[in-house]
Amino acid sequence: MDTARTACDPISGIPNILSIAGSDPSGGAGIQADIKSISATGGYAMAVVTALTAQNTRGVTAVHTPPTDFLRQQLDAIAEDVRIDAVKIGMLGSAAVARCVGAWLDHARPPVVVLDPVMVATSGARLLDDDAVRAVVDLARRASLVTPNIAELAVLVGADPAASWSAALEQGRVLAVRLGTRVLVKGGHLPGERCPDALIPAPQDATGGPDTVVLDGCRVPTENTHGTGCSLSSAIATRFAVTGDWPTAVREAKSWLEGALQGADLLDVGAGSGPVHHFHAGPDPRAHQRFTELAWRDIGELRRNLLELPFLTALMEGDLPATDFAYYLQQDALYLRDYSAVLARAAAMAPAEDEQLFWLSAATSCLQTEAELHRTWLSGKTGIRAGEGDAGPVTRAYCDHLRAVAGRGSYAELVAAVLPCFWLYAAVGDHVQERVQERVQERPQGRPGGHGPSGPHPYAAWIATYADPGFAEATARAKQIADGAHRRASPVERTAMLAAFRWSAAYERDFFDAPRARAAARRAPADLREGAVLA
Ligand SMILES: Nc1ncnc2c1ncn2[C@@H]1O[C@H](COP(=O)(O)OP(=O)(O)OP(=O)(O)O)[C@@H](O)[C@H]1O
Ligand SMILES: Cc1ncc(COP(=O)(O)O)c(N)n1
Repeated sequence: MDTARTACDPISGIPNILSIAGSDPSGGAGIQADIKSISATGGYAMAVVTALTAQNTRGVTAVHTPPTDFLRQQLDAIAEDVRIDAVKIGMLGSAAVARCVGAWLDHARPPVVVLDPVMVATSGARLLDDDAVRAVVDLARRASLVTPNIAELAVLVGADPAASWSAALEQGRVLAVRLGTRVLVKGGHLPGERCPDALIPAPQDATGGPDTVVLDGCRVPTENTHGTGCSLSSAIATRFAVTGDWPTAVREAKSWLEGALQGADLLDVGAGSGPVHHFHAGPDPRAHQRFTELAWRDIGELRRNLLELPFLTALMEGDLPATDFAYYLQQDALYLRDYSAVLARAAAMAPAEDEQLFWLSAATSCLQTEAELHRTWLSGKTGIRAGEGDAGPVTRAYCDHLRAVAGRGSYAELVAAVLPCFWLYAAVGDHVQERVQERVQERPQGRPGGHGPSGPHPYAAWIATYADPGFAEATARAKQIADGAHRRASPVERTAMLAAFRWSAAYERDFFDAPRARAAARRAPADLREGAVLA
């Protein structure tokens, strides 16, 4: 059997794994365990049933084996239609079934076959006829990896069960030579605090090839070990189809199984040896939540702090010092130029044309807004000319953060990083508009826009820009795109999205506070100012 690196779907990275095994209606072993294990470790699970058992966590009461020609029809139906990246074989039950599966393997030639030579259930019930052992040995010669437990290893080499780890390793070596394939020796049934497994190479590999790899593990103190062999072999098949490396596949599968054993006592299934918790690590519950809901809740306190900033209160009251306002606008203009470049990068990374167009148009309107800022606000009114002034520390840090995500992060992360500029700015706009309206109603003669005792509101025209319906629309679309990217993202990416969003939100808040921070720093004694040279 060819065991070179398999090529699972290069786009999704999700391999198609076929389990050929018996059914355990209690769900802990057999195809039910295989489907959970394959799904939990990143594969797409398919299953062909060799035998039906009447079984629970206490034992097996009956076995029904459908005709082998029907088994062959199931196998052919899959092979004729689906790319199979790896096969896992479990309970075969009879010599006829084993021969039928062997003939199909010769015909279909799947790239990887992991054989768990199931003979006896944990409960003690026989799951393989005596005369079937010969047929299973024949089948094992076609496998890429065979994963017997201590008792099965002994049957396959025709010896008594190994009583020690070194005896088990020796039997594993004998079996690898006899079958001409690699063998995983499993220490689960040996006494001791450790639970090692060992990957013994096929004899042809051993000459100048890899040595035996021992994969150590802790013994998890639980009685709920029903289906560990089924789950492990399915996970190995899946991880090999993804990684293309046997030691890596076994290491990853074993580490996942250890978690499943640690989580086993959380389940309440039956009175006997219960199943392991296949989904101890997920599925990621965030997959079912909207990113915008998660992220907005996450920055709840930050949002409250932002809306209470003295800058915004003074802007609404109309007593914001003109120098602070000018500094804010000047920093905004500098920021928008970088932000536009980052949005253009989002357009380049976008997976679909409509998103590409959205980011491109957002990038363009940033540049237009920047130009408008200079034309209408920065020239004349504030005395600051276009291109004048340096980026302050907050602008610099915010832009650095965005550029870093644009350079290193995924599309999903970048979308999360650019979102606060839309969303928090829109939230500030709504807040300012709302408060100003309230004040107009309270003091119709007052500000803004009116001519009260203290004259017209100096920032009325600026405040009016917050009511732009086009910006509200763009914000809604950016949120929708972020939710879509989050749905498609991996768990790791989802975490990165939240972190990127959180950082941008913090910079957004600091951006509105920067004029006050700068003015305070200017008022500080000369020897406390940044960059002061002290004698
Ligand atoms: N209590 C445990 N703690 C940690 N790992 C365990 C424990 N029991 C078994 N394992 C691991 O589970 C895997 C399956 O080993 P085991 O020897 O139990 O196979 P098996 O007998 O074929 O399984 P099954 O119980 O399904 O028949 C191995 O990686 C083994 O090291
Ligand atoms: C259908 C089926 N396949 C395999 C096993 C072995 O699993 P375990 O040894 O954990 O009982 C089983 N009990 N039932």
